[in-house]
Amino acid sequence: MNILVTGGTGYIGSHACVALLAAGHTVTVIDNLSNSRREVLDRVAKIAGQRPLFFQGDVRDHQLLRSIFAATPIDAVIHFAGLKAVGESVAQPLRYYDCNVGGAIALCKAMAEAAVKTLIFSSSATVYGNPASVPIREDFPRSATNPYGASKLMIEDILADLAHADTAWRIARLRYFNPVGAHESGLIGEEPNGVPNNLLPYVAQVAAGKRPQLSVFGSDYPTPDGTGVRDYIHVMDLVEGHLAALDYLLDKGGLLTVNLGTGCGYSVLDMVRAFAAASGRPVPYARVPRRPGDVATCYADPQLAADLLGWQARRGIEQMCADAWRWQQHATV
Ligand SMILES: NC(=O)c1ccc[n+]([C@@H]2O[C@H](COP(=O)([O-])OP(=O)(O)OC[C@H]3O[C@@H](n4cnc5c(N)ncnc54)[C@H](O)[C@@H]3O)[C@@H](O)[C@H]2O)c1
Ligand SMILES: O=c1ccn([C@@H]2O[C@H](COP(=O)(O)OP(=O)(O)O[C@H]3O[C@H](CO)[C@H](O)[C@H](O)[C@H]3O)[C@@H](O)[C@H]2O)c(=O)[nH]1
Repeated sequence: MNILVTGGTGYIGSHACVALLAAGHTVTVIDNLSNSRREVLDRVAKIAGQRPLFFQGDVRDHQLLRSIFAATPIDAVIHFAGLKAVGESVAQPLRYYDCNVGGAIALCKAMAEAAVKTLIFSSSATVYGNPASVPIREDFPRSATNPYGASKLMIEDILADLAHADTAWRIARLRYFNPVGAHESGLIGEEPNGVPNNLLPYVAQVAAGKRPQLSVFGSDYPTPDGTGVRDYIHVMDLVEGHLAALDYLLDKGGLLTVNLGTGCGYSVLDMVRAFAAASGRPVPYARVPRRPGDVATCYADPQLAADLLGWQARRGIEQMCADAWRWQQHATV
């Protein structure tokens, strides 16, 4: 199949390109390079032995989308493109709604026009807000505490309306927990701009000596060691979940909503220890107050994905940290 990957030079998108190419698909990428670099395509090509067709541009550019659908027979779209920094979304709500919600609407309109109606969308565990209990199932109530989360909720609703209005649409809403790690080659990985917001990239930079120490946000949560607990999932497991979702959509159609997580929760200090072991480097840290907006514990019930897709995460935190460390060493080049 020929798959259009929006945001395909980004962190998760680049790994998806590798997995799609390895599975024998043809890949077309659109990315405006607002949070990634063109060289990622060279690295994807080096790993996969094939280069995706690349269009630099914005998913809100209707003319560009129309020309891509006209130039290439696209069978399905995986929509990763979007903005994802929670704090920035609070400061710049219009930019977030425009890019995320506006981008999804523009993409769906162009897809409808081209009669391409198979779509996989990157949603997030953030749609569960502060969950009443864990593990989190797909039927738990949804809420948003910031514009980024609200944009994901809105897009989920738009896609559900679309699927109900026209049963020719085949749509997957995949709710990611905490994607970490990198391709085992160390050639592609997460490249945060400036100070990393997320735990693992920060820890990796501390281990590499680029930052003096990690700030552990909160030690008084009701968790085994007092620090926040999350469901870290290896990015290659995550993208393999997309391939399974694509197979499901082609077979069953309809609207699919599933968690992509491991079902295991690890604390900040668990991850610090695992990273120190994987890298052989110390990861000094200081305990500081809680980060506003953080929840104590968030991990998935991944059973539905196992039942419907026959998919489950296979890689543990040792491999997540080892692969993130390999990438961190390459990333300095
Ligand atoms: N990484 C996470 O922790 C996480 C968790 C849950 C959900 N998600 C979602 O997964 C998707 C991919 O995340 P990621 O971590 O790979 O982020 P990323 O920033 O690395 O990748 C997103 C890519 O989209 C591109 N882009 C942004 N806006 C665009 C636009 N309007 N038109 C074209 N290209 C555009 C960026 O240049 C970037 O290459 C996002 O939708 C994100 O919200 C990520
Ligand atoms: O420097 C840091 C960074 C993070 N943390 C802690 O590490 C844990 C994980 O934090 P991340 O920022 O890596 O991830 P979050 O779970 O807060 O958020 C991520 O996952 C969410 C879904 O669960 C959303 O998708 C969100 O956009 C995405 O950033 C939290 O307990 C946080 O307090 C620290 O202690 N120090």
